[in-house]
Amino acid sequence: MLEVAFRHRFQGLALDVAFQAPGGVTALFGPSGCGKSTTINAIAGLMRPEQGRIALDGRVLFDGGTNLSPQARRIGCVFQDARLFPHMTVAANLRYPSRWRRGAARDFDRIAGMLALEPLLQRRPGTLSGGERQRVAIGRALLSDPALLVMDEPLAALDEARKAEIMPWLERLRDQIRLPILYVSHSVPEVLRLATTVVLMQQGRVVHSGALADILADPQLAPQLGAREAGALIHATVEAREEDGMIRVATAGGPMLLPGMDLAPGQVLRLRILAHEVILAREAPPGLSALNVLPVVVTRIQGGLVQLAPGQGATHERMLAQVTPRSAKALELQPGTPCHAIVKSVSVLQS
Ligand SMILES: Nc1ncnc2c1ncn2[C@@H]1O[C@H](COP(=O)(O)OP(=O)(O)OP(=O)(O)O)[C@@H](O)[C@H]1O
Repeated sequence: MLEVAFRHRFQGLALDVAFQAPGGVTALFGPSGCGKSTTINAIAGLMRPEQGRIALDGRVLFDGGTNLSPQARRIGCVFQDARLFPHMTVAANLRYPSRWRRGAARDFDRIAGMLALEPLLQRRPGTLSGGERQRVAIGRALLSDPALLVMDEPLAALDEARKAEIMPWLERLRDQIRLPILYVSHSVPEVLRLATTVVLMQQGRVVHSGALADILADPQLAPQLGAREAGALIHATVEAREEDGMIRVATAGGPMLLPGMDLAPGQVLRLRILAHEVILAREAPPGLSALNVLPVVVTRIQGGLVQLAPGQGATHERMLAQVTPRSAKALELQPGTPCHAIVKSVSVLQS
């Protein structure tokens, strides 16, 4: 667990940042200039805040009396530009952190293997593609034997093809290494794909932090991730393949059908259902081409977004539907109203 609380004043911006990051990937998200990089730098020991306390797994990194050096903090950093040493081979870059962390060298083969770096070991950074350079930077950060990995816009300098190439490696870090990751990004698709926790920042302050799924299904907070992104992230378990090839999954709202994919029974999925892909009806609609109609109960209504609990409401999962004020009035929607959510499309994220 990373605990962060600090204040710092720059000309033009007073930062007052406080949040906690549990395990998994915590995304720091907010508009340009809100203080994300400054926060990362304070955590990594690259700048000294005027006051505060920063602790990692109960170990104080910074407070009134302590200010550990960046090396002593056990934080691996990956920045937008890979910041590799150009005169050293990839292998020498990767071995660099073992100069100050003796335990690091023994993981060399495992991490080089995991990031598929073996074919690059004798090359110099100048001869690598942007994506390869970032993979080396990730490997080097991991070989410093970190207790936390901090990534500041690690994909921002890459084109779409290179981003797509790196993304599965980041998912692997999250799922296999189980190292907590603090991830700064402007990109909503990256946050949706990687984050488990989101810290929303604005003008030097944390306006909210919590589970990604809760933020996406919160009518007040979801628009901060972008109006088109509001919607649910609900869990589903694969049950069976139907005769026509469709996949039947179980959700808190009952069974749903997904287009045929290579999925095994028992596999847990995250389903993304965007608010503008959901239509509400008070009665179960007959003769409809949509495959997925779920019973739901209205839990909140705010700013054209209706929050819904799937099923009879006895679940903590939430969905959102985009509804015009006129429709909300015509349907007489209010908290507790049972209705039916007609889901026009669903996308499947990895579990
Ligand atoms: N060393 C510094 N001296 C003075 N002002 C600074 C310094 N570092 C950052 N700032 C100011 O603090 C504010 C926050 O900067 P920061 O780089 O942390 O924002 P950010 O959220 O990471 O932005 P971006 O997404 O554009 O990278 C900015 O207004 C910046 O000008």
